[in-house]
Amino acid sequence: MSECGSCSGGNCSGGSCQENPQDLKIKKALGKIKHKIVVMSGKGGVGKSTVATNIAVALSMAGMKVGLLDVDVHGPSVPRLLSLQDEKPHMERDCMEPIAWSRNLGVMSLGFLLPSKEDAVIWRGPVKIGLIRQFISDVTWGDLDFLIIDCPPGTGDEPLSALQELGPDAKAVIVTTPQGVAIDDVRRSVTFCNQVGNEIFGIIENMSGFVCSKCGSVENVFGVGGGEKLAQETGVRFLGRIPMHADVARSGEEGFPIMKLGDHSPAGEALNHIIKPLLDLAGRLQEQQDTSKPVDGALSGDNGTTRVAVPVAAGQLCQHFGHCEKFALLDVDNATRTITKGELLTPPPHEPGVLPRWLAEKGAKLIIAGGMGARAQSLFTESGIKVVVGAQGGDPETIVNAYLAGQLTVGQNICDH
Ligand SMILES: Nc1ncnc2c1ncn2[C@@H]1O[C@H](COP(=O)(O)OP(=O)(O)OP(=O)(O)O)[C@@H](O)[C@H]1O
Repeated sequence: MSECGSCSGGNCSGGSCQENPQDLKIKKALGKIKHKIVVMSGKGGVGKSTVATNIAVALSMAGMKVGLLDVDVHGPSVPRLLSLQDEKPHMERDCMEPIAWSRNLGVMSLGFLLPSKEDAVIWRGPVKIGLIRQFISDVTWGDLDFLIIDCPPGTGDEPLSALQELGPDAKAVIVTTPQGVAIDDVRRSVTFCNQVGNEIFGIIENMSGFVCSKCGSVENVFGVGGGEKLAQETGVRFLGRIPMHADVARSGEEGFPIMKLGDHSPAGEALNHIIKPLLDLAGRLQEQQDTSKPVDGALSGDNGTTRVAVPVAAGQLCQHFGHCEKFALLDVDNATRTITKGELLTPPPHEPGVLPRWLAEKGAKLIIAGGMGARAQSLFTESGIKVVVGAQGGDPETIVNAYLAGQLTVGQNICDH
């Protein structure tokens, strides 16, 4: 029996408690990760890996630093979903680097470590738990906003040990399909999380209505609304539904993320909606929409100058940035905080993603807008352009001067798509 009453699983000698070195490494690694999200499902094949992977990509595209950990030991599918199946992580003596899918997204999966795709893993619980611990302690995740963990289906060793290792602040996202058999299994996942003591961040209903890729009509193959009903019944947030669509299946087969299908594709729109509460959790959107105090007036341009963009219609701030006639581009001297130059440019026709790219090419580092959707904000952030939304009106110079004086107060972001 342990000599030290406060020690659980550590090594005790002479009454002094020495924590297991791996526990210490895990604690240190987790200390650098702000939000841990375990994606699970009661049932297999409901699209959990698809959802986990695409949430991770969407968050990373929104400017978040994200790690994606695939702990589905028996069927690691994340490498394939992101076309990373031929990658091998760089290893040092006792650490391993995640595979970089992008600057903001690092990925780790047992799939990277198996000698061949045909290799089957026949491991019992303790070995699987050891692997999950190692994936936390030995992978050099660094500072992350989110670690997204894709678990195998059910309520077995992997989700249990993932939640236990990540600690009580790890949150679960449960994926289901709408039909009754899946819902019954998901109910078990809800009970499981409640028993383990981890918060359920939300439920996602996947394959919710089949969207015909030719005519766009929707057929409710598995019914619709089962996930939302369960969320209501169990008092859990309903994060949204992703339709069943041939493009989603194709994205999985061909190894590209759903966001590549575009903001206005049914699945892209669904995903944007789903990540909003996660972005809120990270404080990003809240910070941008805090109406209680003036925005900070920070300047981020290099070489002593920051180029600020303001959408304009009839010489005044245009509330709907996607429909503005012109963009005012004002150069600000970082040291004197004064406007040194200004020009009015006509933007290219509004298509998803075009304006952030165009403004980045024009050298903008900050956009001050009235209303702007979450996805557009994400694209600006990803292009290295800081976003301030909720500006109230006035001509561009007055708005920028108010910002520079730390006196720009913002109201509601009226655009919510
Ligand atoms: N909304 C969707 N529309 C069309 N196909 C989808 C959708 N979501 C997932 N799929 C497809 O369903 C299949 C199963 O998805 P996925 O591997 O993500 O499920 P899973 O729940 O992680 O499976 P497992 O139980 O094996 O871990 C894949 O072929 C995927 O491309």
